[in-house]
Amino acid sequence: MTPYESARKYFFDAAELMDLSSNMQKLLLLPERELKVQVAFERDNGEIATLVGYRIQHNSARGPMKGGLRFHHEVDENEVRALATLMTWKTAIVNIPYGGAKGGVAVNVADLAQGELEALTRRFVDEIHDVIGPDKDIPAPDMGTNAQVMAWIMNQYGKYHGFNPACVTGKPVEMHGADGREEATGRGVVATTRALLDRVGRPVSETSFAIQGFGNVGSHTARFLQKSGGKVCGVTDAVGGVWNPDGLDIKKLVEFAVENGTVEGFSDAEPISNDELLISDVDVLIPAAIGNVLSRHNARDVRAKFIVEAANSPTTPEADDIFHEREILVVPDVLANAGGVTVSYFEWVQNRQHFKWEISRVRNELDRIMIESFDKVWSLAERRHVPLRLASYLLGIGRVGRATVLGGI
Ligand SMILES: NC(=O)C1=CN([C@@H]2O[C@H](COP(=O)(O)OP(=O)(O)OC[C@H]3O[C@@H](n4cnc5c(N)ncnc54)[C@H](O)[C@@H]3O)[C@@H](O)[C@H]2O)C=CC1
Ligand SMILES: O=C(O)CCC(=O)C(=O)O
Repeated sequence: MTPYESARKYFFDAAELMDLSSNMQKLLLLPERELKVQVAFERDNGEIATLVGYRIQHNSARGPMKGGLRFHHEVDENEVRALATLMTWKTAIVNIPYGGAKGGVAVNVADLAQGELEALTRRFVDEIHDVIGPDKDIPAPDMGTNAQVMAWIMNQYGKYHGFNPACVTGKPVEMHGADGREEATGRGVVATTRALLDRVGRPVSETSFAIQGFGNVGSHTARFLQKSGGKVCGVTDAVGGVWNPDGLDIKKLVEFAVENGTVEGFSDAEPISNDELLISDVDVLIPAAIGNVLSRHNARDVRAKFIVEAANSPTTPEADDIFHEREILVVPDVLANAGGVTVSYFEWVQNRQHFKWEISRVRNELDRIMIESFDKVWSLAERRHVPLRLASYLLGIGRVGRATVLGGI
């Protein structure tokens, strides 16, 4: 199944339960706009690189569209469309006043020098600046992009439309960014993980974790888990992985990864592959890297009792069914990783009000929204006797549907 087929499948499961008319289903599912652009820039060796970029705006019924920008070699139209759709449900589930969008460029960032990355980013903004903006569509970081890339976006957008930091979020704190945005997705993952463990009566201090991906989301998730008393036994990234059944020292692992560009080779640990990590003997598995890593090929071998989806679309629908049958609880991406977009919202609010929040306010509001959203989804799942993913979709699609009916077309 392609990423968009999976996204459609999850949507249709909920739409059927909601008795949504076929006209409404079509209205809610079809993206409002899909932009595919050429991104050409000069490389340091004088050659011209010609890449393909996308910005897909799925739905604006609840507000300006919002979603990250992914620089990764596997980016294509299908994947960006799927991720844009997820953003619409995600912003609705945490009830922030946005719709959903996503963007991407098919590129291997590791192949680019810093100046080339800047040239590519600016050229991409040249191609999409007319369709983005603080009241239209607000990009943010995703895989392969970071605060520096967001700073270039803000600067390049300003050349066309004047200074307006609210046109993009996830910026450096010295450049109108919000304190706490960088850690936000990981912090939100841990808030939902704790809420889940509370519900099932399991102390975090007696729980073991494995995390796939040690970039922005994976590393902050690991850090907050360890701070909460959890034992992070395994971590992998695109290069390799490390395993210690007694728990890895996350502070040292972060330092090692920053220095070496990977967790592989960290001392005080055994090597572990990505395939092994996904079926390792832990209580909670947290995929925090790419999509479709949990599929019918490995779902029956997964030993964790809980899966918290920090990554977008890590689980195929076939694997999701297997987890349901095996009574493995899955906290879905649209809920678990919504902390990033939530603090992006706080950044946008601060930019618009020209008023900076203290980090404590950002963290408190984030934790409150994540826990309230989790509780709402949990109660709905209990009431309707459905898994957490379906309950999340019922909540998100319901809110987008009501806004569509109230606002009209
Ligand atoms: N950055 C954010 O605020 C948000 C990110 N997400 C999702 O979280 C996931 C990770 O995003 P970031 O941490 O921002 O990206 P990142 O670029 O900072 O880090 C990605 C990590 O995944 C690893 N990775 C890449 N390919 C891999 C592979 N084939 N196997 C194993 N590991 C691999 C990389 O080595 C790196 O450690 C993505 O699915 C993204 O869509 C979701 C919500 C917000
Ligand atoms: O912070 C944002 O606006 C979007 C983050 C994102 O792309 C995601 O939640 O998948």
